[in-house]
Amino acid sequence: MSRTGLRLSGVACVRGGRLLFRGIDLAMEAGGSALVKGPNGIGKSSLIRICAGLLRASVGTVERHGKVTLTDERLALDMEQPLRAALDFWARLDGAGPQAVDAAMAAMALASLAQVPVRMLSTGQRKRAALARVIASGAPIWLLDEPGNGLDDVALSLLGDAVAGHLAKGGIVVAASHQPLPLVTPVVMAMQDYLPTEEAA
Ligand SMILES: Nc1ncnc2c1ncn2[C@@H]1O[C@H](COP(=O)(O)OP(=O)(O)OP(=O)(O)O)[C@@H](O)[C@H]1O
Repeated sequence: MSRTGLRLSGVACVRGGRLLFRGIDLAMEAGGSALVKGPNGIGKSSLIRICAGLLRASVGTVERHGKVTLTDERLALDMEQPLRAALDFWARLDGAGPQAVDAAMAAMALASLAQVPVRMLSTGQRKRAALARVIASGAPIWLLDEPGNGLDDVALSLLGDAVAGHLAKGGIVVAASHQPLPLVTPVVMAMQDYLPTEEAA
């Protein structure tokens, strides 16, 4: 992960003809984490998608060094497959081996659910499964959109441990959340600070 990096310079985002935010600078290197905060609809998910390369910045530049993995409200796991098989599918695409899936399932306390079809998992179990997919991917840059949604306190603590472990190995984490998350000393970006001038408080 020696060259891992994520750098946003002067990023602005227009959606539906409306300027959501502007002037975002973010320079993350190995071991760096950022928490993007703000109320519903302010543009957190849009920023995460810009970081992922799924949405173009209207102004500014985005540089990524290292593979990116993203989790958001979409589960991205085959509902008909048992959990283990669904995670193995993604791990193969990501070039990760079965040991990475073992470790990710253990990290999210999912081992006992390995043979349960994804469609039968509870809301929190699905969220843990989505996070296990991220962990198993081996990608150095984790983009987590509302990773705490649906998680109980124990699962939130597992998320915090997984993020801390990833950062300790030289990964990068950018998480967007409307709720506090147990992330290790993140850079905190309040989206209210990047509103267009006429909307700023
Ligand atoms: N495809 C789209 N076309 C036009 N406008 C969009 C599109 N997607 C999102 N928006 C608008 O962009 C704004 C920001 O949406 P975004 O999902 O980034 O906010 P958010 O801060 O993540 O919200 P939440 O906390 O509710 O998830 C919203 O006003 C939303 O309606």
